[in-house]
Amino acid sequence: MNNILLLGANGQLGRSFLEHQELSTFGHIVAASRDGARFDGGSAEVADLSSPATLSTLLDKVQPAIIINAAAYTAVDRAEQEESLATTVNGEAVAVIARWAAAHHAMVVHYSTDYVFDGQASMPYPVDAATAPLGAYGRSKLAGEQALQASGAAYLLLRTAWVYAPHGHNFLRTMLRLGADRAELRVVADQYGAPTSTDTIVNATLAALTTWQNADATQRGAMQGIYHLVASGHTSWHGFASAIFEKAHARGLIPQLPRVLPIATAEYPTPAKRPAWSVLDNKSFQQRFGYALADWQEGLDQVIDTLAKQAR
Ligand SMILES: NC(=O)C1=CN([C@@H]2O[C@H](COP(=O)(O)OP(=O)(O)OC[C@H]3O[C@@H](n4cnc5c(N)ncnc54)[C@H](OP(=O)(O)O)[C@@H]3O)[C@@H](O)[C@H]2O)C=CC1
Ligand SMILES: Cc1cn([C@H]2C[C@H](O)[C@@H](COP(=O)(O)OP(=O)(O)O[C@H]3O[C@@H](C)C(=O)[C@@H](O)[C@H]3O)O2)c(=O)[nH]c1=O
Repeated sequence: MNNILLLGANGQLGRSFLEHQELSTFGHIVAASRDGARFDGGSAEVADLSSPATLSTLLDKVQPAIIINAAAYTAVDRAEQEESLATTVNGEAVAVIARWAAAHHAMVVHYSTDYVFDGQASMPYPVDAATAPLGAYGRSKLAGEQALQASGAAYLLLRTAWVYAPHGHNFLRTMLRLGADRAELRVVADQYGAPTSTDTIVNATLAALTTWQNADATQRGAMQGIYHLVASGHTSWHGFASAIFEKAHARGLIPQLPRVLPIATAEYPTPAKRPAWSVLDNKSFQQRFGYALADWQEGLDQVIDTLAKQAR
């Protein structure tokens, strides 16, 4: 049976992969994390992407046929002060992983971000739109994209955006935490994107992997490349926050609705600049893999449902 190496097992996406049993139908899952611990108390292989040179030893040991890289430096604001570390984790480590994959005929599933774009567009970004990151995180993720593409490895490079889950560090959990303490929140209403749940990403990735597994070498050659794996539709951070509170209130997760004031980006200064228009065109993913990406509100309903069940 093939080994699947899952890097970043404790992140919000990595954890969702492990919680979905289906990944194991593709092979034996070997989970890896920065410190060898697992979110559920189990143990994992150690994979510290801040030391890229150490990764080959792990790769040689595991001999994965598929590498799913869900690990990344994702602290957007902190990256402005730690660009070198972000670039090591999101760029150089990806280069090492991808070169190993190329040499050993493994395929790589790698995730990137809407923050590789400058947000100046007004239509959803197609996969081949020019990249121009505004900040250090986006630059580091772009370095990873370029390293993977240059490596000669077989790959699916899946750009996603505004990721959230019932667990982990994300905007939905931040809103629910702040909303519990405050009667009023101010949230930017002039940055647009598609909130995408980790469940959406996992299910769509598994559909893409199924298509990949059923393809021959020529078909795989045509299939590999960049795809936008985001929920359909779009909203602003303010729209997302409002929907989170409305749905959470309707499911009894919060006793009262906080007021959510729409503000301009300039009124919420942050160390990193964020793209104003982060909407990615997901058509090529849907067409290539015959997989429908539902509206962002559906993903949100499911995550709120999960949280409501957990709260019972
Ligand atoms: N979050 C978002 O909104 C978006 C994410 N993405 C991309 O999706 C992917 C998954 O992100 P997501 O799950 O949200 O991110 P998280 O921040 O939730 O998880 C990232 C994981 O990477 C691990 N990690 C960080 N640094 C290292 C390191 N030096 N060595 C090993 N592991 C490390 C973290 O480990 P630890 O648990 O020890 O901190 C964590 O488990 C990433 O590629 C990200 O860039 C794309 C668009 C939006
Ligand atoms: C907490 C908060 C944030 N905001 C704004 C700040 C920012 O413009 C926006 C989102 O803030 P966050 O810092 O939570 O999100 P951010 O870390 O920028 O999220 C990004 O993460 C990386 C990893 C990605 O790849 C992106 O796709 C995107 O999801 O909301 C408010 O307006 N009010 C608030 O109370």
